[in-house]
Amino acid sequence: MNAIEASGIQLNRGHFRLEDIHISVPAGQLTAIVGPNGSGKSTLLRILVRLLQPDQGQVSVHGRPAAAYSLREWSHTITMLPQLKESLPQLTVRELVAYGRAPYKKRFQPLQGAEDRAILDQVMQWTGISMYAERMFHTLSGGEQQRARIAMALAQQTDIVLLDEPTTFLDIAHQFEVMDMLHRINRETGLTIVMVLHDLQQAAAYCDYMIALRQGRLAACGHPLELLTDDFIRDIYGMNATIQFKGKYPVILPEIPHHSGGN
Ligand SMILES: Nc1ncnc2c1ncn2[C@@H]1O[C@H](COP(=O)(O)OP(=O)(O)OP(=O)(O)O)[C@@H](O)[C@H]1O
Repeated sequence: MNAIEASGIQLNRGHFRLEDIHISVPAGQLTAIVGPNGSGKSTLLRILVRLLQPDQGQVSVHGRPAAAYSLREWSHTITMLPQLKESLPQLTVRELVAYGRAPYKKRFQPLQGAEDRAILDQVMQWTGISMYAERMFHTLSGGEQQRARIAMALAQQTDIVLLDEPTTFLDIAHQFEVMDMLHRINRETGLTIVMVLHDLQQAAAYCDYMIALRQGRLAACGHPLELLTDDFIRDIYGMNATIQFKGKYPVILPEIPHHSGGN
C-alpha cells in the first residue's frame, strides 16, 4: 500500500529541470529522499505537498489524485515542515505548536478547545518538549527548536508528514535524538514520514525506503541497505568511497584525494 504515488513529474525552471520522476512512498514507513545539493529534493517535496505545480505529471495520495482533495481535506492528510531557515515570530512553544491545529479551527471558535489542548499535550510529550511549553521558542537550543517544529507538524494530525532536512544544523547527538524520536513515533503511530536527508548512514539506520535523485532525475529507489554500495556513492555523488558494515549498518569511508591523515 502506497501513501503517495507520483508519476511522470516534470518541472522546468530554465537552469534546472526535474524530469520524468516516478516514485511511490510506502504507507506507514520512514522514507528518505537523498541526493547531492541542488538535485531537486526540496523541489520534489514541494510538488508532493501541492505547494508547487509541476509542468507535467500526477501526484496521488492514498490512491486519489492530489488535485481532487479540497484544501481542508488536504490539510488533514499531508503536511510539510520546511528547512530550518526562517526565523519565527516571538511565540511560546505551546503557541507555536498550536499553529498545527489551525486547519481544524472552525469559525467563531477559539483556536484551542479542550480537544486541541489534549492533542498539543500529547505531541509535546511525544517530542519531549512538555517542560518547555511556556518558554519562548527563540530561547530554545537548536535541537529543542527542531523538536518543537516537529511537534507543530504532528499537531496537524495528518497521515503523512514530509520533513525537509530535519537534522541539519544539529550536532551529532541531537541528530540521532531527532531520528530516534521520528522512528519511535513512526513505529508507535504508523505515521508515514518522508524526510530529505543528507546523511546516508542515518538513512540506512532509520529508514525503510530510500529515493535517490541526481540532477533532477530519479537515480535509484529501494531499501537503503540494498541501495548503499560503493557504486551508488560514485554514481550519485561522484565520489569514491568504500562501504563497510559495522554489524547491520553501513559505514561510508570516503577516499579523500591527497589526504595526509591530518599531519
Ligand atoms: N524558487 C526557486 N526559483 C528558482 N530556482 C529554484 C527555486 N528553488 C530552487 N531552485 C533551484 O532548483 C534546483 C533544485 O533545488 P532544490 O532546493 O530542490 O535542491 P535540493 O536537492 O533540495 O538541494 P539542497 O540539498 O542543497 O537543499 C537548484 O538549482 C535551485 O537553485
